Parts: sequence; C-alpha cells; structure tokens
Amino acid sequence: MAFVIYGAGAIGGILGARLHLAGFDVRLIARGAHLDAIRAGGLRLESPEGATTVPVPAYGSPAEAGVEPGDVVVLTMKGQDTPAALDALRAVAEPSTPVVCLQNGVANERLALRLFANVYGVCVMFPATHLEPGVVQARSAPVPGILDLGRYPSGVDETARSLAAAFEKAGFVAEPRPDIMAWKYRKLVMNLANAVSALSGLDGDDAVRLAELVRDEGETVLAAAGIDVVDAETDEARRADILQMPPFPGRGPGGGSSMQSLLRGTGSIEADQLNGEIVLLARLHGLPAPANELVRQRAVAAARDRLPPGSVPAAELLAELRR
Ligand SMILES: NC(=O)C1=CN([C@@H]2O[C@H](COP(=O)(O)OP(=O)(O)OC[C@H]3O[C@@H](n4cnc5c(N)ncnc54)[C@H](OP(=O)(O)O)[C@@H]3O)[C@@H](O)[C@H]2O)C=CC1
Ligand SMILES: CC(C)(CO)C(=O)C(=O)O
Repeated sequence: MAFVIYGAGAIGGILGARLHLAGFDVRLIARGAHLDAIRAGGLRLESPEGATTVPVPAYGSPAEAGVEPGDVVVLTMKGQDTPAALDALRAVAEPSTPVVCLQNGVANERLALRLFANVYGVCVMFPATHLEPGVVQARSAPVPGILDLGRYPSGVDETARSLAAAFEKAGFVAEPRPDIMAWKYRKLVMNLANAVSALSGLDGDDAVRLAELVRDEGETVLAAAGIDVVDAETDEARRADILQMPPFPGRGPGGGSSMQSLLRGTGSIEADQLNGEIVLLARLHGLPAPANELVRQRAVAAARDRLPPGSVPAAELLAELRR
C-alpha cells in the first residue's frame, strides 16, 4: 500500500512523515512556500519527544505526484479546499482509487463519493500544528493521534483494515469501525467551538458560554435531523488517556486548526464545513441555528480580512445573539 498524502500541512505532514519513517512508500502533495521548504530540506517533524527531518518526496499536484493502481489517496486539506482538490485528483486517478477523508467535518466523504467509488472516513483525534513552512508539530506523545476509520457511508472492508494496520505501524491508535460517520458527527460537535476559539480565544467565561451555545445548538439540530451520533460518554471512553500532552519546549502558539488558519493568514477557514453543516441541517429541517450561523459568518469574514485570532470578543457575539 503506497500513500499519496494530499494537503500535507499539520495533519498530513505528520502522518506522511511517520508513515515514511515506518517504511511505507509516501508521496506528499503540498503547495506554496511549504512545498518549496520540504523540497529544499525535507519535512521537519517536531514533537514533545524531539525533532527529526524526514526526506519525504513532495509534489505540487496529483498530476506531478502520480496516482498509480495500489495507491491510496489521503485527503488532509481543510474542508474548504476539498472541492478543488478532488477536481485536480479526478483528472489523474482512476474512479476506483481509494480516497480517505482524514479531515474534520462530515461533508468531504459525500463530495469524494460522487467522483470515487471507494471512500473512507477517519475520525481525527490528533492535535497538530503547522505555522512555519517546512515544519509540522505533533502535540501528543508518545501516541500522536487516534485515527479510527471506516468505509463511507458505512462498513469495514479489507482496505479499511489495512489502513488501520498501517496507521498503527506508524505509531497511531486506529480501529476500523462500521459506523465511522456517527463518530465523526460526535467530533463535529466538538469542532463547532473551533471558530469560537479562533475569533475570541477560549479562555474567558464569555467564550466558554459561546462554545457551549454552538455545541448545544449543534446537538439539538443533529437530534432533530435524526442523525446517528455516538454519545459523548462512549466517545470519551474511546479516547480515555491515549492522547498525552507532555511539556513541549519550542512548541508554536498552537490553538486548534481553525485558529491556525488565522495565525497563518491563509484567507480561508473551515467554518462553512463545521458550523455551516449545522446551519445547513437546521435549514433543511426548518429549525433555527443562530449561534452557529453568526459564528460561521464572522469566522469566514475574519479569515477573509486576515484578522489575527482573538479579534472578535465573545461578549460582542453573545450580545448580538441576544438582540
Ligand atoms: N490541526 C489539528 O490539530 C487538527 C486538524 N484536523 C482536521 O484535519 C484537516 C487538516 O487540518 P490541518 O492539517 O490542521 O490543516 P493545514 O492547513 O495545516 O494543512 C492543510 C494543507 O493543505 C494544503 N492544501 C490545500 N489544498 C491544497 C491543494 N489543492 N494542493 C496542495 N496543497 C493543498 C494547505 O495549503 P495552504 O496553507 O496554502 O492553504 C495546507 O498546507 C482539517 O479538516 C482539520 O479540521 C483534525 C484534528 C486536529
Ligand atoms: C480537537 C481539535 C481542536 C484538536 O486539535 C481539532 O480537531 C482541531 O484542531 O480541529
């Protein structure tokens, strides 16, 4: 099994580097200054256990990387970049190519399945940072992440079992699951606070209140839409104490993946795919979702205007919701 890791930033960079170190054939797809840095000096992988530079091959597109029979393509770009990425992929990959959505959110799989027959979802519990070209940081050690996965929309097959085995060989904890989307919907509830922490930070009481609001609203909408969601206790029990955060000298300012989009000033953020999923479901089912709608709108605007994280006080957003 060879891996084409498409969108090799924080998550894809660490995964690709660790698979490469575990002996797998890996090709990264990256872009911009990050691609230039990997090509020039390898990918620097930092973690609480130390740092190493991994000479993993990197390419600028699927056409350059090539996608051969037997390759698995792992999508690790943020959800807003998935449609363009799939478009470039379909030009060179057979429709039978396994496509693995190792991403937050629940919409990437459906986009991929329209174009590719064999799609897999991964529930990504894997705190990771990428703020500097050529450098990725794994926050948890010794296990960097939990990557449970399954076939989309449901089921487990031989490829799912081989993927889990490969991820485990690379140091992750991974289990094939027939109901992976129910786990990903639980993760979505957690990620509804990504935009809150990007906009306001997550330290003050107001930010905590706003995070609770978007999550409670998300739970209500998912339940009303009749969506199967793993319960919070089962999810917590699965995670147990697998992820550990020992001291990490040299760690970047971190924050979640959405905050990193603002820190890097990428111009986009994953809020339409996270909070926007709740807004969409609410609209489909005739329900209100004002907190997720507000947070989504403001996060997209903040990214577009290249505001730094913490620019929008949670108190202001809460006041707007009370109006
Ligand atoms: N970081 C974390 O702690 C966690 C992240 N996740 C999820 O994992 C997914 C990936 O997040 P993360 O790794 O943080 O994101 P990053 O932004 O760090 O990495 C994605 C990379 O993909 C690149 N990219 C996007 N489109 C293309 C393309 N068409 N061709 C080449 N490169 C491309 C981006 O480039 P550019 O920078 O130029 O946009 C970026 O370097 C998201 O769904 C996120 O929510 C899940 C759990 C934890
Ligand atoms: C849970 C969390 C916050 C872990 O980093 C995440 O999924 C993200 O950053 O998107």
